[in-house]
Formats: sequence, C-alpha cells, structure tokens
Amino acid sequence: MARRQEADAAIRCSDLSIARATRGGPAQRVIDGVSFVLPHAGTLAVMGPTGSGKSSLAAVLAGADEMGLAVVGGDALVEGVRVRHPGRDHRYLTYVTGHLTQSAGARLPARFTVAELIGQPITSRDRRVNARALAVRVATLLDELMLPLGAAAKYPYELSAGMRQRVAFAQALVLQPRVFIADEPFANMDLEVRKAAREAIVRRRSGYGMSTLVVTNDAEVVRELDADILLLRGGFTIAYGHGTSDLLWTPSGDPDTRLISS
Ligand SMILES: Nc1ncnc2c1ncn2[C@@H]1O[C@H](COP(=O)(O)OP(=O)(O)OP(=O)(O)O)[C@@H](O)[C@H]1O
Repeated sequence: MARRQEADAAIRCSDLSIARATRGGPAQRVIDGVSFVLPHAGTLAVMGPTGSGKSSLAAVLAGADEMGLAVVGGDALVEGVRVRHPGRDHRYLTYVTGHLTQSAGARLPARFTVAELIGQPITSRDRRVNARALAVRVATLLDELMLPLGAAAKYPYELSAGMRQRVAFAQALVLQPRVFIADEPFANMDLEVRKAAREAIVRRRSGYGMSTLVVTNDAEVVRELDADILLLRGGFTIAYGHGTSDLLWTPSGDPDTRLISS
C-alpha cells in the first residue's frame, strides 16, 4: 500500500475523549482529555489500574471496530490518519498499525491453522498473494518467536497458552506495522520467550523505526523497552514522562509510585 505523506509523529493524541456505550444507560466516558505524542521509533507504556481505559485507548488508536467505542472529544492522528473520522483512511490505519488485543492468544479462532492465522492480515487484503513468499514470512516469524516450524500446520487448541499468545503476536507483526499497539503482549510468556518477543519489537524499532504503544502494568517491561510512561486513572492522565523518576504528575494525580513500581 502506498505511503501517505510522512506524518511528523507516529501518534499525536490531542485532548482525546472516548465513550463506551452501556446497555440501556448513558454512554460511559472511558478516556477523558488525554494528550501525548509518540515519536517515530518511540515506545510508550500506557499504565494504570484496571478499568482506567488503557484497552479502550489502544483499541481506538488502532482503528479497531469495537462495538460501542466512540471518540467524543479531541482527536488523535496515527501516522497522519485522524481516528475520529478516518473515512476511507480506516483501511490505511489498520494497515499501518499492528494491533495485539488483550488476551489475543486465547481468542484466536479455532478453525484456522497457525500459518493461516499469522498470514490472515495479508490474505484478507490480497487474495492473490504469493503463497511461497507468505510461507517464508510465516516461518521467519515462527522462528523469531521461538515457535517450532511444525506449529504452522497446527490449530490453536493444539498449542499451549504461551504459544497461542506468540501466534497472535506474530499476526500483529506480519505486515511490518509502522505502529505496534500491544495490549499486555507478554502475557503467558516465560522469561526466555518474553526476551525473544521483546527483541522482535526492538529489532523493528531500530530496523525501520517501528513505534510501539504497549499497555502494561509491569515496570520491568517499561525498563526493558526504555519506554515513556502515560499513567491513567479513571480515564484521566495522572502522569506522563520518561522513567519513574522523571514523571510529570498532573495536579489531579497525587504522585503514587506504587502504580509504576509494581
Ligand atoms: N466489553 C465491555 N463492555 C462494557 N464495558 C466495558 C467493556 N470493556 C471495558 N468496559 C468498561 O470500560 C472502562 C474502561 O475499560 P478498559 O478495558 O479500557 O480499561 P483497562 O484500563 O484496559 O482495564 P484492564 O486493565 O482491566 O484491562 C471500564 O469501566 C470497563 O468496565
């Protein structure tokens, strides 16, 4: 797909507010006035307690068609595409962002093989894809994420939870995204595998400038990826900056280092 005019940042989020429709009741605001900039080749960790809106923010930025989520204020530019009304650019948005949703491994559809699942972002866009080239790309990703080549022909139920998570991880990277939006990507991974998955991110960051927004509450992940931090509570930003000692706390957010040192 042709590159659009070069955006000046991977994500430029300006006073973004997101609401989630609730059954019967009024829409619930899950993100309220959030602003940040993720530069090209940058890494941002979105942290905060459960229900603070991390996954909702990630889904909207990735252009996920999640029922009931809507931008109700401000906007965000992801590789130059407005998430509020992307229109025909929605397809481009989902092409340049690799979205690894929360518990993606556990939610892989059961009727496809691993090779089909990893290749799906490509085959769903181009049915005449070169099968041999696709097989090579799938094999490379399996190897990179320490999955045996034999896994390609298996179905999700034949794999462990950790292996399924790596299949979902590979699927989110198969299009070599410009922005990787990953919701708790290292769930169910042991130390060795987690290192391989982290290196897959770092390799793309230094190789072609992939930017990463990672939802995590693991301070180790923040350190390992040398990430900036956006700390949310109840949909609001309570701190933003780099490193635990360099965070700017908003007036409404009492400094609470427990949130980032757990
Ligand atoms: N599928 C859903 N249906 C209804 N409400 C939801 C749904 N998913 C999230 N919510 C609500 O939206 C708000 C924000 O949730 P969100 O999942 O974005 O937060 P989070 O910080 O990612 O939480 P967690 O760490 O538990 O995943 C919460 O109040 C949550 O209860």
